[in-house]
Amino acid sequence: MDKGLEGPDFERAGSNFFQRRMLKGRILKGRIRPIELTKVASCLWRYIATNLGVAPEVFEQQFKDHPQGLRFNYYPPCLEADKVIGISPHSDASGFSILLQINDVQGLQIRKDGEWIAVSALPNALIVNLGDITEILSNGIYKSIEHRAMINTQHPRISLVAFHGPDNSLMLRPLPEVVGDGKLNYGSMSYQEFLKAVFNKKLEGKSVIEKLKL
Ligand SMILES: O=C(O)CCC(=O)C(=O)O
Ligand SMILES: [Fe+2]
Repeated sequence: MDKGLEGPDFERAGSNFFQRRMLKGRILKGRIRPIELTKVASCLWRYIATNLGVAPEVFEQQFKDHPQGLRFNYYPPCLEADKVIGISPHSDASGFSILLQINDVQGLQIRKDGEWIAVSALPNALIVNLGDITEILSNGIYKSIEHRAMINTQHPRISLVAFHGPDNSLMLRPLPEVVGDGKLNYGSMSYQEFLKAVFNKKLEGKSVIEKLKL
């Protein structure tokens, strides 16, 4: 990683480092590349904006330059899989996260109406988890999804998650274009403060975003 960089530049350099590694990596060769993910993200932002009845570029502007954080998760198999959990319930502190189950072993579950539902993804499908930032910007019209990952008894599971976040300097608050004359449902907080709150806690459902609700 480059030395002497700070703040956004440091993180961008870090993300490029991983991107270069990924492009060289055997696992992803010919399947998916981060630059292509940026195009997917751009398209999704436009759909979200259109769906909310605001100008197509309104959301995308908050995520200009498309900062991405990448995480590989490796879950070893466990014969007593019902006694362990791969990753505890949480929502992502991103705009949205694009997830690929690299070896097509299922394990992701989402929480809907208090029930855990297993996600049964098609082979090679990209799974999109909406994150807390979209919930706040959309004034709660879109909700971030609480999710967790379970362990398989026989097979290791590998997932790759690309977290699409906003620019580091963003002040999180519902977008005026979305709120209009309606009620504001969330307070404001800098994205940096929000991340600090997330990383200072153990994974615990949607506890951080709940505190911002008015
Ligand atoms: O591995 C999975 O399916 C979920 C991973 C996840 O939620 C995360 O890395 O934030
Ligand atoms: Fe997650």
